[in-house]
Amino acid sequence: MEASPLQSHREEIDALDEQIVTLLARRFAVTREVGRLKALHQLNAVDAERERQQALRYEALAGRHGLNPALVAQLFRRIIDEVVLDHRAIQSAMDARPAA
Ligand SMILES: C=C(O[C@@H]1C=C(C(=O)O)C=C[C@H]1O)C(=O)O
Repeated sequence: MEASPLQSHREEIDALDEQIVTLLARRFAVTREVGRLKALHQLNAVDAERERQQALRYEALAGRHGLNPALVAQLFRRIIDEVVLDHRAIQSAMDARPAA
């Protein structure tokens, strides 16, 4: 049977999706480390100033790569919200541990 004309593109899309997920997992591994440090030093889970700087950077990156800035902003908003939840969970887990 003749291969679909879409086949090779779809294989490339699948490979790119895997890279995106791999990078996302690496990002969460780093932010989890930040979460542990924040809990240790009793810092707030949210850093609004850092997020403001990142939002400007995401907009510039979207423009540079010809992407819709609203889409890029939304994707990162969702990711950062999840990171903040993760940081709060790490903080609660540390607070619940009996003092050594
Ligand atoms: C990872 C951090 O914690 C939060 C999550 C951020 C992120 O996922 O990039 C950015 C700012 C913080 O609100 C941080 O402060 O660097």
